[in-house]
Amino acid sequence: MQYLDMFLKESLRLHPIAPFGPGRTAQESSTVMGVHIPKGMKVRCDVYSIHMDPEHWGPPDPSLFCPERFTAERVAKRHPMAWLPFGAGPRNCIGMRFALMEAKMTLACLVKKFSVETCAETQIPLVHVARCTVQPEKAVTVRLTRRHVVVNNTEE
Ligand code: HEM
Repeated sequence: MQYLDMFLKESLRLHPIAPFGPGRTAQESSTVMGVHIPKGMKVRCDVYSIHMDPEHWGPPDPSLFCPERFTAERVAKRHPMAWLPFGAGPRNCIGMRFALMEAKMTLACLVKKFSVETCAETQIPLVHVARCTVQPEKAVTVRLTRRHVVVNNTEE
C-alpha cells in the first residue's frame, strides 16, 4: 500500500484533474514577490507549473513518472504546497482522503486479479482536454490479462 500511495500521488502530480480548482479572493491588499494584489482580486494558482517545477521535483526530470519522489524522506524536504491536486489550506478538498482511499482500493483489487498493459488502441502520449475537470481526450484503453494467483491452494 505504501508504494501504491506513492504511485497515486505521482499520477496526480503529472495529471492533476482539477488544476484550476484552488482559487481565492484577497481579503486585504498585499505584495507577493513584487506583484501587487489589491483587496478583492481573485487569484488562482498555476498547479501545472508548480507540479513541473524542477526546484521542487527534480531530479529526475519532472516530466518523468517517478513514484520515488514521494518517499517519506523526500516529502519531508519538500515545500508543503508543492503538491496541489487537492488544493491547500483550510478550504482544500474535503473529499481528499476518501478519493485517495477509493482509488487505492480500486487499483489494489484490479491489479490483484489482472495485469495491465498498453495495447495498440492506447493513446500514447496521453492527451489532456480541459472540460469541467481535466480528462483524457479519448477513453484510456488498456489490455487486462487475468493473473493466476493461488491462495490457500485455491486458484483465484
Ligand atoms: C481525485 C479526486 C478529487 C480531486 C483531484 C479533487 C480536487 C479538489 C480541488 C483542487 C478542490 C479545491 C481546493 C482548494 O481550493 O484549495 C476541491 C474542493 C472540494 N472537493 Fe474535491 N477533489 C476530488 C474528490 C472529491 C470528492 C470524492 C469529494 C466529496 C466526497 C470532494 C469534495 C470537495 C468539496 C466539497 C470541495 C470544496 C471545499 C471547500 O470549498 O471548503 N472532492 N477538490
